Amino acid sequence: MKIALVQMNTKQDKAKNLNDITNFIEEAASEGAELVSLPEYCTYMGKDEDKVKHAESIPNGETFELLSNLAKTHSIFIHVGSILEEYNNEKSYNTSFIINPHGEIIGKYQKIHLFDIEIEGVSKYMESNSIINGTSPKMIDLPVGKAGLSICYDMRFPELYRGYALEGAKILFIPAAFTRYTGMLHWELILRARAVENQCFVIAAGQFGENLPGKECFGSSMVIDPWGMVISRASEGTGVIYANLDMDLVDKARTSIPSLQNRKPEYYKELS
Ligand SMILES: NC(=O)CC(=O)C(=O)O
Repeated sequence: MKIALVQMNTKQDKAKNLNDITNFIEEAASEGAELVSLPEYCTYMGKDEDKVKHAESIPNGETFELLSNLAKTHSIFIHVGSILEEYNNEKSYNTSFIINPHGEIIGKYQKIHLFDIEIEGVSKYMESNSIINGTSPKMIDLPVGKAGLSICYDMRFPELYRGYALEGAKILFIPAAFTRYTGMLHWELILRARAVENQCFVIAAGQFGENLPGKECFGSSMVIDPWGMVISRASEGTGVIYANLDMDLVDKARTSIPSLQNRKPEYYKELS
């Protein structure tokens, strides 16, 4: 399967962001991509107090309508890294979903782990001020195999991905708006760890550059194979990158090092 990852610099102008998304998807489709993956918060990144008014119903909002039509027109899958989904008058969900080539949603996931952190003297993020967390993992069936959905900060919680792998996932989606500061050391390290320990492809489309004053994202969108090799990586700026998923590599990795089968959870289950 040929896939495309879109690296964006989403800001507050939603109409412009939707226009950028349309252009990137059309470019990817013309290059023969069968699945296009967008980053976290692809349609809007702005102040916390403005988020609720940009939240949409899924599947009845303008983003779904636009992307559903694009999926049908080009006969492709579109993985929407995330958009704001309606919850109540104060908070929204941070929601990822996948649309099939018939324009239908085949899976929706609301970010479980919210980015509430403070690095002294560097930065503070309180995603839970404006977002309500989801409570359920979500797997989907793609023509090439099962995939597990997640978003950004989720990547720091390996239990979620181990669960997906044990349920049969061969692909892990990790769209992101990863911060530049944490990204320098953690982004690639964690993504490759999730790929190797679960022997899955990891598809991680990211935001790049300054999205809000003083808040910068790391970019470096990438696809990692089940052996831990980065098979495609975006450079600085926005744009589309491509990769071919050779699904035989999943079985090859799992046969060579059968670590998923060699687990002995009965000896350490008390620890959790
Ligand atoms: N932005 C996030 O959700 C996560 C992140 O930047 C980090 O974990 O670091």
